[in-house]
Amino acid sequence: MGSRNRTDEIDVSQLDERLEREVEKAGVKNCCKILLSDPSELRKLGNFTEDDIELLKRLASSTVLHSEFVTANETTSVYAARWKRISLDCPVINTLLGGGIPSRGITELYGSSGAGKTQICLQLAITVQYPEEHGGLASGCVYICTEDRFPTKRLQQLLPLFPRNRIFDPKKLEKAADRIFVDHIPDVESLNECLSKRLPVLLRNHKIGLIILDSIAALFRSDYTNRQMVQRAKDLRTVGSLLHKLSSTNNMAVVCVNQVTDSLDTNQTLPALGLVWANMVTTKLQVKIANPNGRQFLVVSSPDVPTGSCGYQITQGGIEGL
Ligand SMILES: Nc1ncnc2c1ncn2[C@@H]1O[C@H](COP(=O)(O)OP(=O)(O)OP(=O)(O)O)[C@@H](O)[C@H]1O
Repeated sequence: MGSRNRTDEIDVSQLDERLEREVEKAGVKNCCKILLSDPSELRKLGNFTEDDIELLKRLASSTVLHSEFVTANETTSVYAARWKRISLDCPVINTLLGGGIPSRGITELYGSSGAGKTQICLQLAITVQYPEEHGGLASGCVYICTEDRFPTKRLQQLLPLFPRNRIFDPKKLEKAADRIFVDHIPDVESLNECLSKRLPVLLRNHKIGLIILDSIAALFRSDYTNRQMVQRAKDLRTVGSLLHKLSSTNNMAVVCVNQVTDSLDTNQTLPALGLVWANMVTTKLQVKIANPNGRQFLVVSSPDVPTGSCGYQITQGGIEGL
């Protein structure tokens, strides 16, 4: 590969005078911004026609790619700024996760009862509020409970203990509980309504970096009979698509807690809800009680982090990798 002469901005002199003026006025010269924005977003910024947008995208892509080879790492670096991670304020688990929970797609957290799924979610509901330089998104969290009531007492117990090691002024987390928006959802229909109607309104008024659904299995395991499996598959796909859309349009993380099911054929412990749901998940994490004294946190699959595991314990102060 020869030397690179890449620029982050399009060369506006290649556009006609009118479009050049519009681009200058709208301030959209950054290639990443042009490529990652959808046409409706660009139209909001300036007086662009469909042809203008097509032209701008072509110019941006040829500026970024030139005619040279581009490595996979370089391509993903375009997205790196957009796909962030939420730290768990635990160096061991953060290392395993490549920095934390990705703000991209659906992260499934599955494990048996008592393994610590809710404890991890509570911790994330706090750490997402950390400033970006300390691994958070400086944003609030939406916590959707489907089974048990929201564990307010446990949250109040954890809050004064964060940030760990006082890595920044704890005063910044003084109102953390107010930035956790809790909803209790009894059935699939209410979940759809929450995701498609209520949440978008909330997102317009509050900066939200994380949606937690605790748990997806509770709704889909109980609401359907064996004869309604086709409908269940359709409903799962609808919920999965809504969550993906929320994640990508708002650049936020989605964590879905799932229960487990034991496969008699393979003697394996698998996440509940079968293949339809499994195909909608981006990152799979498992927590398990390995023996009476030991718990294990596993990255089962991820698009950008190797599989791996570590031990962890649950203390008064939350989850800690070992
Ligand atoms: N204050 C605390 N100090 C130490 N450990 C605690 C504390 N609170 C909870 N735990 C541990 O967390 C475990 C429960 O974790 P959690 O509620 O997250 O499980 P879960 O995986 O969500 O289970 P379920 O699927 O039944 O909801 C308890 O078994 C207990 O060991």
